[in-house]
Amino acid sequence: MKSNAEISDNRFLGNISASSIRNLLPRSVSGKHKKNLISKKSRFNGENIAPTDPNIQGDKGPVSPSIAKQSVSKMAISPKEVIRSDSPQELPAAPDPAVKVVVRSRPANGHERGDSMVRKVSDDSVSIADRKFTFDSVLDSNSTQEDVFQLVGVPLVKNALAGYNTSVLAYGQTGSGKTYTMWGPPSAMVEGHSADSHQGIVPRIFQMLLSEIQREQENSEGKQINYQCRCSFLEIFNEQIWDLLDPTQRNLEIKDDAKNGFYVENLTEEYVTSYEDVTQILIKGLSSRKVGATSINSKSSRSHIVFTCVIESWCKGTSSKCFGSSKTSRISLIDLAGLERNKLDDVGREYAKEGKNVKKSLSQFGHLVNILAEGVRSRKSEDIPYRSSSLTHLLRESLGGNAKLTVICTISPDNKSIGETVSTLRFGQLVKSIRNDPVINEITEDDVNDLSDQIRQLKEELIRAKSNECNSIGNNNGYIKGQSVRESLNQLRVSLNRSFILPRIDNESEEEVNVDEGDVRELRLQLDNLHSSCEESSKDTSENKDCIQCSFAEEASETELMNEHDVSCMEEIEIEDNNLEKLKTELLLEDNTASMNCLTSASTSRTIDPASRSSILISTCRQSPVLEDPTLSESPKIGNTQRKSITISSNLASKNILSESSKFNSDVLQQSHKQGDHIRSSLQSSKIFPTPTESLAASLQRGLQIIDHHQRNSASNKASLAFSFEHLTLKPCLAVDKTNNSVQTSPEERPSSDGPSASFLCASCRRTGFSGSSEVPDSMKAWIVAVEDSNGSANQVPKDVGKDLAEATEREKELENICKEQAAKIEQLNFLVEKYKHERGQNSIVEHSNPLLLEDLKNEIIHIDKHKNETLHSRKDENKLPRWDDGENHDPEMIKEKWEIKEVQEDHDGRNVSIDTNEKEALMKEIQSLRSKLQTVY
Ligand SMILES: Nc1ncnc2c1ncn2[C@@H]1O[C@H](COP(=O)(O)OP(=O)(O)OP(=O)(O)O)[C@@H](O)[C@H]1O
Repeated sequence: MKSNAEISDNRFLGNISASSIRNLLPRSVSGKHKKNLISKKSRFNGENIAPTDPNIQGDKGPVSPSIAKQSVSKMAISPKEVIRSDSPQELPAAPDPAVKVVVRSRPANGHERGDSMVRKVSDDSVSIADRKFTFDSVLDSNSTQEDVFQLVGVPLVKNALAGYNTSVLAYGQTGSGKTYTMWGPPSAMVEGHSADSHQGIVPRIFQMLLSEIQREQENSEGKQINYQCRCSFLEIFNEQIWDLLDPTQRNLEIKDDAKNGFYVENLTEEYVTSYEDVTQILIKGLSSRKVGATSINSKSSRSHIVFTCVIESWCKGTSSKCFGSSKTSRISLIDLAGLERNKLDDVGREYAKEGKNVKKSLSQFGHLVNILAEGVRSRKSEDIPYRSSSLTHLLRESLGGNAKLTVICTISPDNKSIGETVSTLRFGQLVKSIRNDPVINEITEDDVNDLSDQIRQLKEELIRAKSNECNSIGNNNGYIKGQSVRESLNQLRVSLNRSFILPRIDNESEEEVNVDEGDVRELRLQLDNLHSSCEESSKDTSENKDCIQCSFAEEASETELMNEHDVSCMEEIEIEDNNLEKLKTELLLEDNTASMNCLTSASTSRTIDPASRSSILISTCRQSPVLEDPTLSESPKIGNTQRKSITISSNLASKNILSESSKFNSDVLQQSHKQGDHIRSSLQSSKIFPTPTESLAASLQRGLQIIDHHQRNSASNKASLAFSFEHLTLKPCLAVDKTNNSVQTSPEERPSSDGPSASFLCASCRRTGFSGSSEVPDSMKAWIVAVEDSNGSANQVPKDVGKDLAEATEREKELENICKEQAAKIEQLNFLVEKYKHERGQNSIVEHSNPLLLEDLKNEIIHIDKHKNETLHSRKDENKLPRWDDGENHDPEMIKEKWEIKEVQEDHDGRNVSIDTNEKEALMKEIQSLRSKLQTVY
């Protein structure tokens, strides 16, 4: 009741009661009056034929003018007859146009003259003077509210229930009857339904709509139908959107997104199930509308208002568990602010501001209509100024969109307002040119199924797209890593194949090539670097069990957790590793060359700092994450000069010392052999990588060939070889006691049981049966010489060693011969002494010694010592001191005699003998002993 009081404060008059609202329920149209309708139609003979209406589509599209005329005639029925019909469904199904324009003239009030210049020429046309305007329908001043409802409201309800969006827009000069036509007086809203009521078209529409919904739900056979209606009421005042159902909500924003479509944010929506609910909303909203006094209308509307009702329906069979169908339609009822000209000064500045905004808003609205009337088909939707104002924005669906639009142009019969009347009629004609595209907003079960199929297909496409994205990118997972590894492995194959086509050196060529020491050093430096990389690679390999996988994984720089793709990739990598092992095995066939390198490296062995070594497999890959096309490498000078054979610098060859070769024990050689394998592996692996590593590997490969070639040439020429792989050894060479040189030269005391030359051979040489076999490989013959041991059996030793052994043996034999000679002479002296003693005892001679005999004895001793000292000096020059032979040919007596003779000699001749002090002392003692014997004899 409070609301009624508020309404009374506005221009709505009258009281609203619950009983009166119940009396507003619509009545059915009888079949009797249906016949009257038909007869009414037959009697229609309009003078003005409506122009071709682009919005008259019928079921399939625009209809012919005759059909349009027929449709207009069908709607030009008496409201009374319509109200009397029993059922709206029994109304003739007229092809309702998408855009419909109805002109209504209000009756003249007491201030206006009755000689209006505006005359209704026909049901759809009016004339002003001699100018005629044709519309869909024209209602003169004698028309009732029911006429308007039948003409506009009934088709609207039918269309709304059918699923169309529908709109009714009242347009006209201020005071021309827009509010009266749309809403009617407030008191009329709660009045009983009657043809003579002033109730406006909107209450009538909702009376009919809700009645039809109720009837359909009650009469549904075998179907389950549910409806849901929600209403909102807003006002556009000074270009702001106000919520008429919640006056605190103002300046609302219009939203339009894919999910919710077009809507006003935070606008109040109320669900209605009865006409009473609607009237309450209407009364509340209309009572909140801004009004003001104009020269024509004391309660002039100063804002645009829009009442919206959304109808949602679901329909399905009672026995069916399926979806059925769903419809959604929107009813938009718009009452524009009154248009007036230059009448703002009467009410002051505030009014002028409101009027200015109204004028501006209507101008923009007119501009939009003009554009739409010109033909929106040739324009892009972005070019249509829907967003020029709140009104045009809200009317986006109604003007040129998915809605059936009816524009009611209200005109005044007053001749003073003839200008506004003409303007309104022109506007009506423009609207008539607008083409809307209303569609039934229904979703059927088939549509749901189709949408479900589309959703499923889109999901599948999304999955495929994601999968393809993973294959092509990257990200960011193990599959990408596996892909990268495969690509890397393919590039590995290409790289290996390319390395095989590198220019090779013809070892069989007789042409000689000079390689200076600089080249050798450079190559050695490269080997050092490669060797360092090798060691680090080994370390990484032991940690990751698969150095190639690890390196490629890091190369990909996409170390994600491994998934099943990675597992499969790992399997592939293992296969590739097996291939690499095969390559290694193939390269091991070239170990003879490496063994020679090990042998020669003994001559120039030196200690390598293990800390300086690093990996090649891993580190190279890390440094070259992007596998580029490998570059063919060039060996130092060889590639440029095309020289084929090698001569090693003599400076390097001078380092070859046989004694140092003893540093190579078997362990070192084995280690060196392993290292050689590692180097080969590195060389193979280095082929994996692009420049510069691949270039380095290629250079090393050719370097090995150069070394092998040189070794062969050097061996054949009996030249020393200083070009070695001593830096490839992992451990320092063992120190050799120089005092054991004789051990090496003494066949009887050779340390190894593997053979005389076993200690000089690397593990590879021994493994290939070189040392233990009497058959010497051809490649080793140049290095072997037969040495005869003390037993007379021939042993095969390396050539340089055998030479020295032979010389030592020869010198040893000479010493033995000397000793034998000395023993023979001493024995001869002893014989002479014994003989002398015997003769003296027999002949009893001797007071004086025989000077001749003594002199002979001294000369003999001196001769022996001289020869002995020469031999000793010779040994000392060779720095090979022999052990003093305490052989059986030198009994103590003879030695004693020898020393005595020597002492006599020194005392006699004063000769300085270069012997050792001990030896001298022994000789002195011997001479003294001999002297004593002589004195005893004499
Ligand atoms: N068809 C009609 N029959 C009887 N009275 C009418 C009719 N049309 C309008 N009137 C009366 O004319 C006066 C002005 O009408 P109304 O307020 O509806 O004009 P309006 O176009 O809405 O004006 P504004 O734009 O200023 O709001 C009202 O008193 C109303 O009762």
